Amino acid sequence: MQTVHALDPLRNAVSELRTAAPVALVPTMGALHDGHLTLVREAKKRGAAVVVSIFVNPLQFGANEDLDAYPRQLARDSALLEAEGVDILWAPTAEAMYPAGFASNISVAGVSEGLCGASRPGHFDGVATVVCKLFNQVMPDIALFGEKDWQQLAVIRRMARDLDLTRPAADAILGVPTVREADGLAMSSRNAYLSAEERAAAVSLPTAMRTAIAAIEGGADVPATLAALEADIVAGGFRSVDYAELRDADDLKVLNTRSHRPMRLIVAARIGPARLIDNMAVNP
Ligand SMILES: Nc1ncnc2c1ncn2[C@@H]1O[C@H](COP(=O)(O)OP(=O)(O)OP(=O)(O)O)[C@@H](O)[C@H]1O
Ligand SMILES: CC(C)(CO)[C@@H](O)C(=O)[O-]
Ligand code: BAL
Repeated sequence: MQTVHALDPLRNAVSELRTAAPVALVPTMGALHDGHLTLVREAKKRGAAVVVSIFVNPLQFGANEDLDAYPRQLARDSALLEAEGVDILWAPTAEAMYPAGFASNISVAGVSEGLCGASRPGHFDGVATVVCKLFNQVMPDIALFGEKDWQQLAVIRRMARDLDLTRPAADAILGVPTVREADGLAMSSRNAYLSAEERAAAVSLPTAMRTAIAAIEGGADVPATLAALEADIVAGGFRSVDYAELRDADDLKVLNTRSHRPMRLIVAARIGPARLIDNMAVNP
């Protein structure tokens, strides 16, 4: 595995890779867990050479968020990626990503609004801007993202279509199902913020979501079920719920009644110092 920290060596290394295989990009912010490694394995299953980026992107953090606290473990991450057979680790410095005078911004209307777009103003502009740069830097044939960040995946797909960022194949941006701990909690780098007690309580989030999904699929009133879900999450030990919404799975339109199209239950809630997100399919 080659580790590169500046753009010219990255481009040279990727050009060499491209002669042998299609190139897959897996963007991350590091502090890697099995969710991230599953993205790498899915890329390798498709016969691609794999570029993993690790960059804790300041543009996507709000002023009062956890940019400084976010775990940085490059040596450990690098060993994990090497063991997976990753070809290039792209770990740009902040100066390489945002040179002095950087003044551009990518904003994706519609899908960025509401949900995390409402509770983290500016977040998806930061994500879209850095992911657009990563696509231009690596020019991958495919890119892989986790379904755990469902709204992020929708934002990136919209941006890639609008700005012609990937080859036209519909599957150039692959969404990979959420990898969970044995008790059902979605893996996240932010789970490391939790005390043992908070970690034990955090399982109430996916458990309460499954109860709400069974109710909605069984025909229960949607707003009443979402209100009960919020109450269950707080009763389970969470401090507060940023949102708990039923959305169309593809265009993310708000749903107040069951739809005949695939739906998604999408939630963000706070426990101890962590803000956790999760989402699950709701069948028509
Ligand atoms: N549990 C998971 N299963 C599948 N993919 C995941 C999982 N967790 C993260 N990913 C994906 O890995 C990529 C990088 O995510 P990121 O580095 O933000 O990790 P994270 O664990 O989600 O961290 P956090 O949510 O705490 O920021 C994203 O595409 C994200 O959706
Ligand atoms: C896609 C991403 C790497 C952009 O910084 C980040 O939002 C993440 O880790 O999901
Ligand atoms: N997993 C999305 C990155 C973030 O929370 O900032």
